[in-house]
Amino acid sequence: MDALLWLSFGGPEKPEDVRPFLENVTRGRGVPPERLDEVEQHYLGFGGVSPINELNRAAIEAVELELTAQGIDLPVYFGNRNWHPMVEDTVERMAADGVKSALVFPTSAYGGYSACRQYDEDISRARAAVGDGAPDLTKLRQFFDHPLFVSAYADAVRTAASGLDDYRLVYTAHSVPVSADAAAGPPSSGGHLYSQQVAEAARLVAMDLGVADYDVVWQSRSGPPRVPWLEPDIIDHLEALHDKEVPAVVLCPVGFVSDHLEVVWDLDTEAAEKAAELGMGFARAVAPSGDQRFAQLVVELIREQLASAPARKLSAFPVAGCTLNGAPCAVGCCEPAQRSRK
Ligand SMILES: CC1=C(CCC(=O)O)c2cc3nc(cc4[nH]c(cc5[nH]c(cc1n2)c(C)c5CCC(=O)O)c(CCC(=O)O)c4C)C(CCC(=O)O)=C3C
Ligand SMILES: [Fe+2]
Repeated sequence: MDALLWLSFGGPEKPEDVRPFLENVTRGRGVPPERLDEVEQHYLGFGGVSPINELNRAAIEAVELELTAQGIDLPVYFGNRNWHPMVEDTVERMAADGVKSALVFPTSAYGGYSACRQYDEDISRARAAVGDGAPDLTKLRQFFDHPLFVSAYADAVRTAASGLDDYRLVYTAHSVPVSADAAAGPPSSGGHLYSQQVAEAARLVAMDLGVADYDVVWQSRSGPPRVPWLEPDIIDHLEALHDKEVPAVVLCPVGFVSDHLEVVWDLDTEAAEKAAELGMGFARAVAPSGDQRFAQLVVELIREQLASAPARKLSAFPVAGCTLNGAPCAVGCCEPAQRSRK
């Protein structure tokens, strides 16, 4: 292996980037323009800057230090699906630098179309764009059940909850169309891999915390209103908890690895405002991308792959997501949702 490619979602870094970024994200996906207008305002409310690129750069720096500390000589490249540095340009640069084969770390812990297979598509597209001489790219496995991911989130919940004595623990992950979740996983498995893995990560973090009761809900719903997405939404859920006289919530965005814009908007802004309006206490666990354990996790996944070592994991879910050159895990695995044409 000659390198590591850090493959992420990407986000705008100035106001003029926002609209073209959103067009990239939603091209061909049937997201209504009204939804885009709304999301554009979320980004512009933060000066048109998503925190995601900066968070990725910081996490990459930590991984570079960890690689050096562990005596592994692997340059790290950074490329995104939706914004600069675009993965096509990065893979081009890797080829020009003489990289013949590289590992790929996708900044998503889960299976499913948006969380796994779409990163495979990014890898295929980037290799095709480069053509002859494109490096072989091996994607690292899903890590939602890795002990370092779980313990980083558990400590983040402890820290967030430290000022509250009676609270409900509520996990969130990005909603997806119900049809996409139904198609998540190998066709023989019965689907729902994404929502099942989110539920499992939530259970593992709760076990670490010694918390018996908690909820798993969804955030950042997109798409046309008539298409069903995973529910309940976090905002509706806060109302339901308020009706049950829950005094405070601690939100844990277990579906994500970093505090990017969907976290700072949907949770720290919208959900926090809703909680204030309901008179509920509110805290949010920090996502793990800045935790030293996250850098260690990435290097562990690299070592595991290089040594063909057994996966260190806390769940009984089969290891998945590790494929070559953008191949899906299995034929028909994690197919995208059917898009409405109009
Ligand atoms: C499962 C999942 C993850 C977790 C896995 C992973 O982390 O990869 C994730 C992450 C993210 N999603 C993000 C942003 C957006 N997602 C959108 C739209 C969508 N997401 C979807 C799913 C997911 N998304 C889906 C099914 C759509 C509908 C369009 C389609 O069918 O593909 C839209 C369009 C506008 C809208 O919200 O309607 C935006 C702007 C950002 C970056 C935030 C920043 O800039 O900091 C991140 C990390
Ligand atoms: Fe998204």
